[in-house]
Amino acid sequence: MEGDDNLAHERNKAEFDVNEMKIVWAGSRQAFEVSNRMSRLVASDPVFDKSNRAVMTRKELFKNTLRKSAHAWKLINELCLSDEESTIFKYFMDQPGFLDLHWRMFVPAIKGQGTEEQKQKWLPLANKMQIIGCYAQTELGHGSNVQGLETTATFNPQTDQFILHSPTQTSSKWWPGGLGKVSTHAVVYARLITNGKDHGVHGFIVQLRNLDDHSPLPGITIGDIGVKFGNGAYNSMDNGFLMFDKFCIPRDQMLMRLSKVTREGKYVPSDVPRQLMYGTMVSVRQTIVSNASVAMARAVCIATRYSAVRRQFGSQNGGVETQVIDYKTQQNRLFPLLASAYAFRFVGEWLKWLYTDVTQRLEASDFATLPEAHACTAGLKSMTTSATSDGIEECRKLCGGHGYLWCSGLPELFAVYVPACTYEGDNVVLQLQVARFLMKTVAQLSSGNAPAGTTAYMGRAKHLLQCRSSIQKAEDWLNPAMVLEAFEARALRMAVSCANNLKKFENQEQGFSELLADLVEAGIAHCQLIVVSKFIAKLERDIKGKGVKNQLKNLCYIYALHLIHKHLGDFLSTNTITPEQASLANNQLRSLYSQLRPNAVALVDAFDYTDHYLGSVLGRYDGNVYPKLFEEALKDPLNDSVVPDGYHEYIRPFIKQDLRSARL
Ligand SMILES: CCCCCCCC/C=C\CCCC(=O)SCCNC(=O)CCNC(=O)[C@H](O)C(C)(C)COP(=O)(O)OP(=O)(O)OC[C@H]1O[C@@H](n2cnc3c(N)ncnc32)[C@H](O)[C@@H]1OP(=O)(O)O
Ligand SMILES: Cc1cc2nc3c(=O)[nH]c(=O)nc-3n(C[C@H](O)[C@H](O)[C@H](O)COP(=O)(O)OP(=O)(O)OC[C@H]3O[C@@H](n4cnc5c(N)ncnc54)[C@H](O)[C@@H]3O)c2cc1C
Repeated sequence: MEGDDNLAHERNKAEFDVNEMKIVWAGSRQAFEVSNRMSRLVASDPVFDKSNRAVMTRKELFKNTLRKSAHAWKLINELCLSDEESTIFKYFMDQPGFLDLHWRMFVPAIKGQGTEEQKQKWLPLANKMQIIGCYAQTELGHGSNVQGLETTATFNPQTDQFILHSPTQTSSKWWPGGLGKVSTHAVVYARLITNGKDHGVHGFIVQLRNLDDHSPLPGITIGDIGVKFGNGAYNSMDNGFLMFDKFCIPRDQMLMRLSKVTREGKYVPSDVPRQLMYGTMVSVRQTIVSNASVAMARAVCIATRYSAVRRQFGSQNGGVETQVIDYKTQQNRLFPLLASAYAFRFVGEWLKWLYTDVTQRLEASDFATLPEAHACTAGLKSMTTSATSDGIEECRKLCGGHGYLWCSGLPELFAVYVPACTYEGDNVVLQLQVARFLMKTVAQLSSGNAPAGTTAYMGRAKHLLQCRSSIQKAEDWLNPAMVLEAFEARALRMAVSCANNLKKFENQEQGFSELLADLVEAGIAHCQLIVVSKFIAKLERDIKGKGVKNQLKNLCYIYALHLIHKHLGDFLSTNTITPEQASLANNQLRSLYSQLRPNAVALVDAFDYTDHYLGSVLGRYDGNVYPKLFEEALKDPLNDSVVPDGYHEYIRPFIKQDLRSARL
């Protein structure tokens, strides 16, 4: 069977309405229409071609990214795209570049931390891209520890200015995207000093480059930090370094929505939580969770289609071989990733709601849900990006040798994606924030304050600490209440175990340091519970389309049961389930794989990705893999000539020597 016949056959087997599933995946019919239109707009424009990124030099890649960004901006204006449309349009461009940081961090930082006057002055310029900005927080010596930043901003009452200075090499800003070569401005985080007193880290709007000739302003040293992991990949981004040598900015360029410095140099501290200064990070962490589902879906789409096209073994007398997707081992590795893509999509939708809700509350000076919003965005960012990075690499292996080819799309996807485990907060550091939140919640359980939101289950501690799972047969693992109870009991017991161990230390901070590894595990268990519970909640909604809900149910339970299988140690050691119940979960998982199998290709078609966005010969919609692999190989610059450059200098001398010795 040819590749295209394989996939056509697979599509015919689907037991659900793919078009309705596309709408569920997109979130609404309107969101689907926008996404579908934007992805095709990008795919049909030759400027957004991605085919030769691997063989470009860094300079070519960078210039090509500038060209794409300028073209995108022109189209966005000419076509009058809305904010939603242009965000999705840029996403499908699939080209990391300065636009990401300008729109996702620089503009939001001013919106969130600027006063009304500051917003009126800077946002029109930024919105028209008359200035281009980045987010300059991380330093050579300090990234995770924001309170440890060293750059200083000292107020000079004589001139009504702040003097920005990098006192040490480790205080150089290092990593900000868009800083190295493009940005004219930055939101810079520095220690505020007035009257000799250090008030901690605050944000400042700083012009970096001359708007006429783009040269750095006097007192500023700036450049790119060098080549990063992988061919192409994130190397289109100019992550930069920046040093200040007593560089002066006017007082009104300190972002003063929260705390202020008066003309006289008096510091007026914020009357709201100082953590609001971290708001831009919270907003980006929230979007990173939805992006995780997109990256996971992209890798899974490639691996699923290819697994249906690829055949190995199983033929007798020269007959047709087995599609590798039919091997239970392939299903056991692939289907949980497919389920994860859907699970992250739905938890991403919920997190967007939570973020919108907390933003509205903050505007009304209600700060009660801020710790929960921080814990959820930090924890889910950490958990979903770690799972997605691992998932992309697993998809590469699922595609065998061809997965290692650049044209499979998977190596570059991995190289672009994997820094998500580090940027916007290292995943371990962020998970420890969740653990702190959980320890506080456990400590307050005896006070009579009922925990709310995602920790509401802890309010049922008495039951959850004692209950025994009532699972008796494999089908019970499809009972939402029983599955939820297992995840709640495991998460609570892990958190309580950490809290009990902490009590054994006189010094709580020292105890926390000793127990870091267990605390991270407790944080992950809590986050996995959130994802499972939001997937189950999704199933309770009105879901249209023939067979759609049934597929989502299968995916939901595959997601939950594969986690039980993967983290069996947690579930057994906390006595949440017995080994027999674990074995029943495994039986149910195998049965779910069989039910999912005929729908697998249609479930990845529901992502509605264009071949342009996938960027993969193995994941092509038509399944025409082998001829296209040849085409790609023949395009390689090494195949421009039959005899390679260097033959006469470095190959022929060996062969001539062999001939001489053969004659002797
Ligand atoms: C095509 C793909 C598109 C992808 C989209 C992305 C595009 C851009 C891509 C890349 C951009 C990358 C940009 C960056 O990386 S910017 C730099 C990011 N840096 C970080 O994330 C640093 C991480 N560190 C921190 O956030 C903090 O230092 C900390 C680890 C959270 C600790 O904070 P702090 O030192 O203040 O300390 P405490 O631990 O003492 O906490 C004090 C209390 O504050 C609470 N807290 C902390 N943070 C927050 C927050 N954000 N909101 C609310 N509350 C917060 C904390 O829980 C403590 O509370 P408590 O009640 O316990 O006192
Ligand atoms: C591609 C990319 C783009 C970026 N873009 C930007 C940007 O636009 N703007 C910007 O300001 N920054 C940016 N960054 C920087 C990024 O935010 C930091 O790298 C990130 O916050 C991690 O900090 P770090 O590098 O200091 O890691 P470190 O904190 O040095 O981490 C090193 C190791 O130490 C461990 N560790 C650290 N602290 C603890 C702890 N308390 N407990 C246990 N373990 C710990 C970590 O888990 C990790 O294993 C970018 C980074 C990358 C890779």
